[in-house]
Amino acid sequence: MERLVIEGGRRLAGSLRVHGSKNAALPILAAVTMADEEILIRDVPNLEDIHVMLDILRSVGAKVRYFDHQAFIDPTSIDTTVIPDHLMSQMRSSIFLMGPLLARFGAVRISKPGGCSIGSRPIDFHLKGLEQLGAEIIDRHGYIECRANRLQGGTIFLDFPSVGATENLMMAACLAEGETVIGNAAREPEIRDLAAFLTALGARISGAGDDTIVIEGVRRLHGGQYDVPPDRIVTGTLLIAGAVTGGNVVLTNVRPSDSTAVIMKLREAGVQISATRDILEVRESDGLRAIDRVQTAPFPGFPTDLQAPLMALLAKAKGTSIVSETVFEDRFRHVPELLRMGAAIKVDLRTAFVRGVRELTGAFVSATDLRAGAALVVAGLAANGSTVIDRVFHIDRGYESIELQLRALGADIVRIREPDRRAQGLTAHA
Ligand SMILES: CC(=O)N[C@H]1[C@@H](OP(=O)(O)OP(=O)(O)OC[C@H]2O[C@@H](n3ccc(=O)[nH]c3=O)[C@H](O)[C@@H]2O)O[C@H](CO)[C@@H](O)[C@@H]1O
Ligand SMILES: C=C(OP(=O)(O)O)C(=O)O
Repeated sequence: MERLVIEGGRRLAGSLRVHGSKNAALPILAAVTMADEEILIRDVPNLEDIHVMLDILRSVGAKVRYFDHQAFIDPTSIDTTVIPDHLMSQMRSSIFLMGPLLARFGAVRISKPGGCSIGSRPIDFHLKGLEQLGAEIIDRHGYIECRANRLQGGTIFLDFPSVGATENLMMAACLAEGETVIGNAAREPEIRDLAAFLTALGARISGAGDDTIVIEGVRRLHGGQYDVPPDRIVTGTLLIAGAVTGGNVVLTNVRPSDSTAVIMKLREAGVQISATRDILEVRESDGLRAIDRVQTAPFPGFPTDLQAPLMALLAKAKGTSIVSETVFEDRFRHVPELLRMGAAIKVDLRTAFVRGVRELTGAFVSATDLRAGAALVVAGLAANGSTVIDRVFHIDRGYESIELQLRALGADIVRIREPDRRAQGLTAHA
C-alpha cells in the first residue's frame, strides 16, 4: 500500500507542463477499435486508467505498444468482442467499448463497469440510446449483450447531458447507416476532441461541443494520428494548489478557454490568474476569501471533478462559502477527511457550507476517490505539519506521478510504502 507524505506550508513556485487528458484519451482509445488501420495517439498520460484501457484493447486482440506517452494500436487483429469481467470492473470508462465494438462488429458482451464511488452512476442512457439505433440488448445476471446487424441512424434525446453517453453514442453512430441526431448532448471539451479524432479517421460529425450533434454514418474508419489535449482537471487542480500556497505557478500546455469556470471562481476568491494562448499563471495573492456560491454543472458550468479540490482551498478562505454538487449524488466523501485536518464544513444533502479556518493541520487521511484524493493533496500542501494520504491508487488514476509534479514546483511531498519511518507517530484510522 502506498501513501503520500506532505510537509505543508511550502509556497509553490515554478513552471510545469500539464499532461494529456485522461477523460479525452479514454474514449479516443476505445474508438480506435472501429478503425481498420493502425492508429497513433500522442500525449497519452501514463495513468492507471489508461493502462486498464490498453489492457482491454489487448484482451480483444488489438496489438498495442505504449511508450513515451505514445500509443500505437493496430485494431485489425481484434478477434473477440467479449470484455473480461476483471477489466470491466476496474473503471467506469470500460463502458466506452460498448458503442464502438457493437458498431464495428455487430456484437459486444460486457459486465457492469466499475469506477469511483461518487454516486450510483447507472448506464441507462447508453443502453437506451443504442436501442434507438436498432441494437438488441439483453441485460441479465450482471452481463449486457448487445447485437445489431448494422446500427441504423436515429434520433436520441438524452434526459441529462451525460458525457459518457454522448461519447458512446456518437462513436456508435459513426458506423451506423444514415443520420443520427443526439439532442441534449453534453458539451464538454473532450467531446469536441473525440469528434475531431473520429473526423480525422473519416467520420462525418457536426455540432460536437453544442447541445445537438449530427452524425452521418460512414462504411469504414481508416487509420490516423491524434494528439490528446491537455487535462483541464489537472490544470484546475494545479491552479488551486498554487493559489492555496500563495505561490507563483506557470502552467504550460493548457487551453484557458476550457478552464473558464474555475478561473472565474478562483478570481472571486481573490486569486490572481493571467491567461495567454496556452499558458496560465497563478500569481501571489494577499489572502483567500470565501465564494458566495459554487454549483457544479455540465460544461461550461463548474466541473464536478474540481469541486473537492476547490473545497480544500475554500476551507482556508476567509468567510463562509456555499458549495452545491448537482451532478453526482454522493460526491462529498472528502468532507470527513478535511474535517480531520481542522476544516469547518457542514453538509446538508448536496450542499456544503465551508467556513474558512485560519489554519489546517496535517493528519492521517484517506483518499476515498480520485478527486477527493486530489483535495487532500491540496489541503496537505496548505496545512501546518505532516499529512499522510492513504489509498493513493485513487489519485494515480488521474494524476501522473503527482508527487513528482508537485516536487518540481517546490512542494515537500514523497511517496512511501508502508511501513516507513516518516509515517510513524501518525495514527491510522479504519
Ligand atoms: C471518463 C470521463 O470522462 N469521466 C467524466 C464523465 O463521467 P461520466 O460520463 O460517467 O458522467 P456522466 O456525465 O455520464 O454523468 C452525469 C450524471 O448523469 C447520470 N447518468 C449518466 C449516464 C447514464 O446512463 N445515466 C445516468 O443517470 C450520472 O449518474 C450522473 O449523475 O463526466 C463526469 C461529469 O462531468 C465527470 O465527473 C467524469 O470525470
Ligand atoms: C470521476 C472521474 O472519472 P471516471 O468517470 O473515470 O470515474 C474523474 O475523473 O473525476
